[in-house]
Parts: sequence; C-alpha cells; structure tokens
Amino acid sequence: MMHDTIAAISTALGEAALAVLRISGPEALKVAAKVFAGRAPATELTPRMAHRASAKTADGITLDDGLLICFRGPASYTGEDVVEYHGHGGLLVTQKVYEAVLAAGVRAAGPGEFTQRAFLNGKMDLTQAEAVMDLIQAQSTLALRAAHEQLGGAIGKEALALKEVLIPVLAHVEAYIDFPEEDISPDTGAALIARMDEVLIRARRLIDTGEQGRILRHGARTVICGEPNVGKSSLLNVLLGFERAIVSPTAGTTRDTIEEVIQVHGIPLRLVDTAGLREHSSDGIEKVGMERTRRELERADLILEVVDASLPPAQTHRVELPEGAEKRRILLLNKADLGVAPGWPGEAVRLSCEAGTGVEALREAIRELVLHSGPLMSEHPVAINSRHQVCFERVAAHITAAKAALNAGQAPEYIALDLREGLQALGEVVGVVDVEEVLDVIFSSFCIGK
Ligand SMILES: Nc1nc2c(c(=O)[nH]1)N(C=O)[C@@H](CNc1ccc(C(=O)N[C@@H](CCC(=O)O)C(=O)O)cc1)CN2
Ligand SMILES: Nc1nc2c(ncn2[C@@H]2O[C@H](COP(=O)(O)OP(=O)(O)OP(=O)(O)O)[C@@H](O)[C@H]2O)c(=O)[nH]1
Ligand SMILES: [Mg+2]
Repeated sequence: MMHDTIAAISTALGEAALAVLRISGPEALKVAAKVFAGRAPATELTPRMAHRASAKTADGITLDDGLLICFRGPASYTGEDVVEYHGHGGLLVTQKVYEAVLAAGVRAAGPGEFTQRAFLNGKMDLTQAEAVMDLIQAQSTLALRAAHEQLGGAIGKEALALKEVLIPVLAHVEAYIDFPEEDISPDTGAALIARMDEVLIRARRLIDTGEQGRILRHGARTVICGEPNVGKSSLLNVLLGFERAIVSPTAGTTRDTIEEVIQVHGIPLRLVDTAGLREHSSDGIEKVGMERTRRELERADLILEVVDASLPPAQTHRVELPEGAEKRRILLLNKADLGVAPGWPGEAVRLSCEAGTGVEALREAIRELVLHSGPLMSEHPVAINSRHQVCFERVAAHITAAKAALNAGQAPEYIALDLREGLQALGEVVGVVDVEEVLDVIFSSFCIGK
C-alpha cells in the first residue's frame, strides 16, 4: 500500500463543460473534507454516491460548485480511498481547485500514477494497466476491440495459464535433481515434452499477433507513391477529408513526407504522402525527398501507387518496389475523370480525387488487402505489444532450449535453469517483476491523472 496521497486533474486541460479532479491515498477523504464543503464532510459521505459540494480555498473563498464522489478502498479504481470532484471545466477554475487540493497536503500525481497504484494494489495485472492506455489512444474500432480484450485480462490469463502448464514440468525436473542416481524415464520425458510443446504452440500463437498489435496501436504504414504530379497529395487530402497537403499543378510540390492517421473500415492507417519519384532529378532537395520515399517503401505495410490514368502505361514510369512488396500494393488510376487510357489492368482502382469518385472502391480494396491477405488476417482480437512480444519470445527460446536439453539427456539442473527462465518471462508479462525501473518506464508514458 502506498503511503502518500496523490491528486491530479484527470480530464484534458482546456475549456470544457466539466473537469474531473481525482485524489487517491490514505488521506484522500480528510483532504477532501478540508477543501470541499457540502451537507456533510467528505469523511462521512455515502461511498460511490454523488454529493453536491463547493470548493473553497484555505481562507474560505469559494472557487467552484460541483459534485463529490468518494470511494472507500479497496473498492475503488486504485484500491485506495479515492475522492473525485466533478467541477466546471474552465481552465482557471480547475487549476485553482487543484491548487487548493495540493495546498491541503497532497502530492501532484505523475503520469499513470493512479493506474500504477491500481496495479501495485492488485486491482489489475500489468497487461491490463497497459490496456488502459491503449484504450485511451485507440484510433480505430479494431484497436478499441483489442484494447478491451486486453483490459478484460485476455493476455494476462493466457500468460498465467502457460505458467500452470510449465510449473509441473519444473517440479518434475527438480525432483530428479535430488535423486541423481535416477534418470528421467522415457514415459515421463515424453509427458514433459508434450507439456513444453503445448507452451511453445500457445506462445507462438501470441507472438504471431505482435504484428497485428503494432498495426492496431500505431496504424498500418500506408505509403502513397508515384511519379510527380499524379495526385498523391490530392489523395491524402481526399482520404483525410481536409486540405492537409499542398496540391499544385507544379511537379515536385511535395518535398518531405507527411503523416496522418485515418481509419478505414475500423482499420487504423498511418498515411504517408511522399515526394514524387522520377528517374532523373538535378534538384538536391528533391533527391533527398526521393531517397526518403524509397526508405518509406521499405517499411510500408501497404503501398498505394498512384498513376495518371489518362496516360497509357507505356508513358508511365512505374514505381520500383522493394522485393516482395508487390502483394502489399494497390494500383490507383487517378484522374479517371480525364479518361482511362487503354492498357491498364482491370483490377486497378479507378479514381478521381478531383471528382471524388472511386474513393469507396479504394476503401474496399484496402480492407480486402489488410484483413484478408495481410497483417490483420487473424480473427483473434488479441494483439500483444512489443514488451509482451519480447517476453513471449524469451519463453519460446528457453522452452526450446529446455526441450533440447531433455532430449539430449542432460542433467536436470540444466533443464530446470531454462524452465525457470521461461517461467520468469511469463511472470514479467503480467508484471511479476522485481525491477522497479521496468514499471517506471511503462507508466511514465501514460497521461497525467490516469
Ligand atoms: N468518474 C470516473 N469515471 C471513470 C473512471 C473513474 O475512475 N472515475 N475510470 C477510471 O479509469 C474508468 C472506469 N473504471 C473503473 C474501474 C473500477 C472502479 C471501481 O470502483 N472498482 C471497485 C468496485 C468495483 C465495482 O463495484 O464494480 C473495485 O474494483 O473494487 C471504478 C472505475 C472510466 N470512467
Ligand atoms: N483532372 C484531375 N486532376 C487532378 C486529380 N487529382 C489531382 N489532380 C491535379 O493534379 C495536380 C497535382 O496534384 P498533387 O496532388 O499536387 O500531385 P502530387 O502527386 O502530390 O504531386 P507532387 O507532390 O508534385 O509529386 C493538381 O493540379 C491537382 O489539382 C484528378 O483526379 N483529376
Ligand atoms: Mg504532393
């Protein structure tokens, strides 16, 4: 249990209808009783019920009029006594109430500190704490679904289930350490291997969702490329719904890459508009831009190649794609309003950024490619993050090593060593870690007041 009491403004700073200030810790109710005055002091209010109260400075000047809700630990978000004040959402009024609360003797909370306390007080495991932030940052329906799945404990439960499968294996192997004259019998060995195989299969199934997790959290990197002046920036603007990038009839308008996140059929896309590619350029800046475009193509999840439909393929310089990138590419015949020249493949999407036609067909094509043949193929809504991925990869490596040691008839001490490391990595997924730094790194990326 934490010994000090923390406070933060939990809502976004700015002018809004309401603002919520949150206090958590052993002194929460006492502090609230000092700052907020209502029909009864905060220490005597019915928990989880909204009560009218006004906020006052230490010398009795009224700052605001709002609602107070008290939660008695452990039945609260953090597991400690919590008081919430719901006041008017003005910048100054909220700041003044917050200062009055701090003056009453609490400490300003750091980023993620409320959720960190919820974790430390056993209200949630580490994967659930991480999911709180994923939920807040989700920019698409699918990302939201994965965050809810994780918040519900899906990943933590699987990590614990794998521990349950492994612990008997370790117990067995350790039993042999005490009886050096006995060898592990073939039957026992086979049963232990079967358990380790199960762990490997299930760990790899989770590792395979890592790619999906990256895309859901950061968006599928979608690079718009093509020759200068074909309408790449126009496409970015059409998909975004506002004029983000400069569009002009001059070839070579876009010099640097521009990134924006959009959602297409629930899929988050990180759109990247690039400098047009042409074979020869004498302009230094343009060359640097083109180099950048090539680098973007290397790490693209999805490539939207734009060509001028009114020109025949023979008069078009197609983009040279990195190896294997073909299957991630959608060919867009833009300026279809000027007519489509013969020779373009039938499956290419006909588009006019000017007339706004073909955009729905493009969105369909993106959905098809990303969901049915690409990185979000899995129906499984679970999507691990990179920290989980590192842990599960360690699990897989150590269990593979333990299996090999067992098969090679090595001493049980060796086998046990890898099994213990595997178990340790599983524990780290849910936050059984003794290194405080790891926790600090995770929670410092949260918002204040969360
Ligand atoms: N006003 C307000 N809204 C909020 C939060 C909050 O803290 N305050 N939350 C904060 O992020 C989220 C909701 N999450 C919460 C999770 C647990 C408990 C809670 O009181 N848990 C107790 C009691 C459980 C119960 O009765 O269902 C417990 O776990 O023991 C409260 C909020 C989103 N909305
Ligand atoms: N007729 C027609 N013109 C278009 C269409 N889309 C874009 N344009 C025009 O094509 C010109 C170039 O458009 P941009 O979007 O700036 O092209 P870009 O590919 O980003 O060009 P760079 O940044 O220079 O590589 C502008 O004059 C646009 O108005 C379209 O669908 N039909
Ligand atoms: Mg451009």
